[in-house]
Amino acid sequence: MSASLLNLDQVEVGYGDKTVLRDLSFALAPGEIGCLLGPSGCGKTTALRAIAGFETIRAGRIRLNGDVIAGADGHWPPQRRGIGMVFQDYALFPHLTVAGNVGFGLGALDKGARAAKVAELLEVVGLAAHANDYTHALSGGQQQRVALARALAPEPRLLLLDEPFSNLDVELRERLSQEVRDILKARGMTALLVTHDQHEAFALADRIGVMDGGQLRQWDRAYALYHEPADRFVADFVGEGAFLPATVIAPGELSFELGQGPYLATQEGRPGQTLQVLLRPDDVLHDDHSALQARVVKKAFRGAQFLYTLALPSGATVLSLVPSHHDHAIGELIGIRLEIDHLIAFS
Ligand SMILES: Nc1ncnc2c1ncn2[C@@H]1O[C@H](COP(=O)(O)OP(=O)(O)OP(=O)(O)O)[C@@H](O)[C@H]1O
Repeated sequence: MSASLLNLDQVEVGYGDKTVLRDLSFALAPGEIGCLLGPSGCGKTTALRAIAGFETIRAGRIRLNGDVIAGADGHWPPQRRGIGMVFQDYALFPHLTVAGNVGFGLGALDKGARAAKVAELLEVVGLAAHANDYTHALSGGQQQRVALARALAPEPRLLLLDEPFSNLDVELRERLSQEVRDILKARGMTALLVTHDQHEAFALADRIGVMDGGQLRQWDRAYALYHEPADRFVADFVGEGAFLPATVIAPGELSFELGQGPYLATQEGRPGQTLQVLLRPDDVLHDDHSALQARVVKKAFRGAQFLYTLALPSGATVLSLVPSHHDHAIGELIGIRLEIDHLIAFS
């Protein structure tokens, strides 16, 4: 495994007598895109500010490219860290053109090199035709791309993005997060995003850290967060799903209303103990030929799919994503079967 470009080791940050981040540890390899995901107030922005150098840390260590930039031995000021930032409100300069904004941090280059760099980046973000426009004349998505180009221009070692899409509508958000990912990947840029929006996190990041109350609950790939959440908070925060009561019938094996099988234990379960097994909507398939039946109690149209809420004979409900040409009425009984790699259960 390659050495990490960014490494946080048991970082603690606070304001006054309040500790806002505790024991924060994670690492990003060169070229990797990470994301801190969590509800409002969990400390995501504080983590970014500590990495950028706007907050001092109370304990732990932050390393960038092997250098200790924050720790017991000192604190590098922001300008020495070589970190680029994209802010939620873009923070563009209204009195400068698009080209002026992108070239703003390139004072060390001569005029020709600066113009070439600006032109290159405007090409990358698809705004070459707008070089001489003022930024207030641009759409939100275009302003966002100017902010990205401006942050990338000085060739930072690391790029931090603080809720960069939150001012955009949902559709644009999804398209732009994919575009931004492509741009960062093409440049081999290491980046850390913070957001409360899991779709953004999934679209952009290679690795995601779910935060709660100033602590990292899990640092993992999106698939693992969704299908192998480390605890109940992560299971609830990421994606949709239902929990069904289950009984441990042998070590590592449990039985519940829809079947039985081995489970990934997040908590040791003694035989006889009751746990809650997690079922995602894509674990529960609609199958006309299945003997197992459930009643449609709710349905939500999602274009290509329906999200059905289905009542089992016990009265417990599960969610099921079904291609939308299977249009069943509320109250109807439909066949279901489970398709699941492994069960996961919590106490
Ligand atoms: N300058 C400050 N002084 C005192 N407390 C602060 C300061 N900045 C943030 N906090 C507190 O620290 C906690 C974490 O805030 P932070 O902004 O890092 O959270 P966040 O996850 O980014 O939330 P949001 O998504 O709402 O911005 C909050 O309780 C907040 O009130």
